[in-house]
Amino acid sequence: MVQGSVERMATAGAGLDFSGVPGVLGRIVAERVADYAGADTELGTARPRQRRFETALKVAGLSLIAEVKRASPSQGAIAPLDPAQAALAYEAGGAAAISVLTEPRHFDGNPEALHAVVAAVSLPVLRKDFVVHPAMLREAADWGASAALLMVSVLGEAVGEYLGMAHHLGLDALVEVHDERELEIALAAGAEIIGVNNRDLTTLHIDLAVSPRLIARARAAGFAGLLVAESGYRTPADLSVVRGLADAVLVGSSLAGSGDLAQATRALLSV
Ligand SMILES: O=P(O)(O)OC[C@@H](O)[C@@H](O)c1c[nH]c2ccccc12
Repeated sequence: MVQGSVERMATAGAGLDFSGVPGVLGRIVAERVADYAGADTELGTARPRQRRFETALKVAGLSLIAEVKRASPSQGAIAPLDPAQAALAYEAGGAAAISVLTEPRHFDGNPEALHAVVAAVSLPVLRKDFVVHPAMLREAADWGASAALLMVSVLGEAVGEYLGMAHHLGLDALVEVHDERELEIALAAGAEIIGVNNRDLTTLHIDLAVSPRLIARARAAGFAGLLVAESGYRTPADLSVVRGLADAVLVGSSLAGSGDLAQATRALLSV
């Protein structure tokens, strides 16, 4: 990507209109837009793509992205986790990568949690936030994340520009979809890693049938990248439904609230 075009993308990406995003998601997005209003869109020179997150998920079998999640809009407080300790426990339990929420108001996340996790574990780390401004990607790269979440429900067609910016910064992107229309947008944008969220973030309702359905559809459409099933998984039986279909699963609440995170991770992954 030539420098000029990625900088144009960053400028355009900072000026998107998110007022049409509905429900709980819309409220969180509006807060993040206000948080980053006027932030610097400068991405700087291209950073080498390490593909650490992608590589970690690409192993045989179903790999686990374990999430450091202290609270959520659906559950309220989950557990007062120490992010570094939690991530070390997930690593010991067999996780392939760590996701860290950095959204402060609804998920009790913060930048320090990401810093601490990156410093503590050798696994690649995903910045999990509601990315609405190029500065959030620059931060993710500066803080040592290997990947960032890009939500099609938030970014719409602009997800392609954000993908370009993430790659410019050396980050992998987990491009999240929840329905057929969003999947089409992710595929057209050239996503390499697609996450299918079982949770509708506008209503917080979970349907574990969403991931198998959209993963099968992505494969049928010829998608050769990685597919991640997200949200609502609690038991090995839950995971058996996406084994052989998904490359990875993203699990937060059930592990974070378990008390013994390493043991819960091992138990979840046992077949
Ligand atoms: O806690 P759960 O049900 O295991 O879900 C984890 C993860 O999928 C969820 O936290 C999530 C998926 N996409 C998101 C987007 C923003 C915030 C959070 C999320």
